[in-house]
Amino acid sequence: MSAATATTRAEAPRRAEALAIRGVSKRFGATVALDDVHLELPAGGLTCFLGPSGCGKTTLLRLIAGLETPSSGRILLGGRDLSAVPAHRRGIGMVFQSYALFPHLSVAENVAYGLRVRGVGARERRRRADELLALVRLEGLGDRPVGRLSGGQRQRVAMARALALEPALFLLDEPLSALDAKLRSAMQVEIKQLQRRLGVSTVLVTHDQEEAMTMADLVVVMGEGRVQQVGPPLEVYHRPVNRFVADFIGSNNFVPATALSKGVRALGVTLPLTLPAGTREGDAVTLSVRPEKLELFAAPPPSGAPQGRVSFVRDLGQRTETYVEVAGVQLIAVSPLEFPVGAPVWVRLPPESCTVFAA
Ligand SMILES: Nc1ncnc2c1ncn2[C@@H]1O[C@H](COP(=O)(O)OP(=O)(O)OP(=O)(O)O)[C@@H](O)[C@H]1O
Repeated sequence: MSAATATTRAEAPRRAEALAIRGVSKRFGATVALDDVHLELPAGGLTCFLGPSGCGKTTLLRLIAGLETPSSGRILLGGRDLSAVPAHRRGIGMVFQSYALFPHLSVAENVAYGLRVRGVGARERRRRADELLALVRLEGLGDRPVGRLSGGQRQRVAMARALALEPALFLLDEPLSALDAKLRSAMQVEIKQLQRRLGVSTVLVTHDQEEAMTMADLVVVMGEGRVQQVGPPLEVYHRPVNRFVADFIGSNNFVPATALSKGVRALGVTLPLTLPAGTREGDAVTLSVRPEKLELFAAPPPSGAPQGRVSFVRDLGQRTETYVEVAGVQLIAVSPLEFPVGAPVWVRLPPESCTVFAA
């Protein structure tokens, strides 16, 4: 069998079905792991559930897979209510953090395990296993014991095994967390490309925002059991809807400010900014601005800007972070200009790059 035929067959588009989550809550005793989650995930795309530890992302994935039962709410796949459908009949393939491979089986036997359970004959199983191994770039390793694979190779075997049954939905729970940083970053791109080629609707759980930014078509930011924001990666990055998202995605400076009739007063200057709905003049608000958007000057700029002093410089090779103390607030700027510690600097907060949240 040529690699070309293998690729063509294995890459035939799988069923891509949209997932809908309607008012799903999950309680474990007194713990509310998920609180009234509503989501519509597009067919054929890669969605990342992103959030800090304990926010409920794994629980949501397990509910979708049928490994847990919701306390309330419904989950639909391709319009079909999954409530009464057991896990093994949902048409869902899942890759766990631990990969959960069968250590006594070879690579090909692991990949073809589900096909064997379904009664597919030995020759056809091997043919499919070889196709899938080609797809995940493990050609020729079918007969190797899984114990003799590297972490990255095991991860690929786990993916091939989950894809063997042509799932309508592919779920990955922190699939790269056991890999070192370099391999992890290469695998992010590889999984994304594989997902695109197959067009299989995919949900990936991660607490790593860079991973989500690299891989996702749609990011679901979760916090405290709730969906905080849903959107394409850059939208979530540039237009966070609340302080939780602004704080979790990338780094941000948060500056205490006071609402004016048309803008805010912060660090002794007035900035024309849109205020959150319901804010009244005189209310305390918080202004957020990304380090790479702060502009530093060695002399007062004509537009006027608060003056501060450099308190610390962190040179990270690719970029330099300059810590500036302004009116008792510490700001971090990533600026092309370099300043020594102790130098006076003027800091411009570009209004178009600032967001105001209720304090
Ligand atoms: N089986 C369980 N029994 C009791 N509490 C649970 C159970 N599973 C999860 N929880 C609780 O539900 C909340 C959400 O957990 P979950 O594992 O979904 O979070 P997560 O966002 O995936 O976190 P992590 O990134 O650490 O895996 C946590 O408070 C957790 O302790």
